[in-house]
Amino acid sequence: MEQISGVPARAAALALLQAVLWRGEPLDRSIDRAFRKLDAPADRGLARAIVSGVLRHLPDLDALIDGATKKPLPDDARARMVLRMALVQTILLETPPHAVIATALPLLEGGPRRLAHGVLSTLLKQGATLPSPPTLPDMWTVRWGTSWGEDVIAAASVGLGAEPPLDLTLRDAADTAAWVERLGGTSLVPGHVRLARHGRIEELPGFEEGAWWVQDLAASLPARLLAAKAGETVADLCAAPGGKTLQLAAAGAQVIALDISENRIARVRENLERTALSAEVVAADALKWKPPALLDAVLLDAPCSGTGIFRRHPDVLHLKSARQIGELVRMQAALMDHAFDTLKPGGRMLYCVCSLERDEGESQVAAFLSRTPWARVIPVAPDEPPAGIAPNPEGFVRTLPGQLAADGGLDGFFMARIARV
Ligand SMILES: C[S@@+](CC[C@H](N)C(=O)[O-])C[C@H]1O[C@@H](n2cnc3c(N)ncnc32)[C@H](O)[C@@H]1O
Repeated sequence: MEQISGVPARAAALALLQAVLWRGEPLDRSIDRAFRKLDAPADRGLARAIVSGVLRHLPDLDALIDGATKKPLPDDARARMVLRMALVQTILLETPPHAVIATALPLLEGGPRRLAHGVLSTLLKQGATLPSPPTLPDMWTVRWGTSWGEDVIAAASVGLGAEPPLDLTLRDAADTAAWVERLGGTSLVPGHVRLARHGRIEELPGFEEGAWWVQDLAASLPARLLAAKAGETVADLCAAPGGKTLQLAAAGAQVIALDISENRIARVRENLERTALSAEVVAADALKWKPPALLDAVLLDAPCSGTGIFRRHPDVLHLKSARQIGELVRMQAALMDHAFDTLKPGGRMLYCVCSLERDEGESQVAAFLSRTPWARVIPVAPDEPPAGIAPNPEGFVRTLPGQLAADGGLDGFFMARIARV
């Protein structure tokens, strides 16, 4: 099967989709293994584009396939996956049909090739198209519709249909204008540069010298709101890959960057080295870790559903179940209690999650405040976040699909600042 040119890229895309959609593995964790036999950047790019297209358009692709088969193919049928990939290529990537068919059928060796060929030919003859923007999976339409309403659902669909812009956080906010010009971007707040289009990140000016790091604008807000000062000791308790650690270190704080994952901690070290910033890096469980002395501030970017970052990680929409979210909510509550115990009186905690689930955000903090009488919200003032992002009446910040839409949007986040009295 490896002899036909173009098949290895499709085989790699198939392997990655099977890992994500059948085995529930996050894309980031499976991609290296699935793409290990692809050397050419063009092959990797094609495989990535196919996977991204399938994950962004899954309900619509399945509706097309089901409309063209007498008996629905099982969800986990290889033929269904190969057809999804073939439709992405013909409809979204505009690959000529003969090339799509020639590279799809070898993936079904020993399987229902004739059926797949028939379904694909029928759909191509009908001039099948995909709706724009794509349809969200039902689970999120229901959950986000209940939490945020129809406008957010509509904006989330638009966000899912397009690759988001690339946001960079600058090591030195005073240089914002110079970097905007050098990189050909825009800036929504000092220390931020946004690029609508970009090539390889490593080849952008300033990467080698560590002048910036990749970080969505929403993800940069928690460290901005914690406002660490020079001389303060601050722990970043779930630190890897380190975007927030770098911000805290750039602000001049003594930072302890902690993460439970040895592998991910290596990324924090690399990022610190590249940007020539310093932090004490610790591999430990934040549920057990005790600081040598009580801290001025703690940033808890807790493990969460990741539903707020679906634009760049559309796999989250197919990986998280209500049961898993419930487990994460319990872990976040335990992490918050423990994190708060590491603070000195008068110290502050910034709790955040890249999630669109109220249970992980608003409700999580409400429960924490009701069981922690020595905690007080430090409300975020209206002029603290960038223009277009307003704190809610409780003084928390919630970013949602649709905000700053004209500028390219931002990820969904929740953040709350809480003092120990
Ligand atoms: C949302 S990510 C953090 C992103 C990071 N703050 C940044 O800005 O680059 C959550 C991190 O929590 C870590 N984590 C999960 N459970 C943990 C625990 N019990 N103790 C410490 N870290 C944990 C994960 O390894 C993961 O790196």
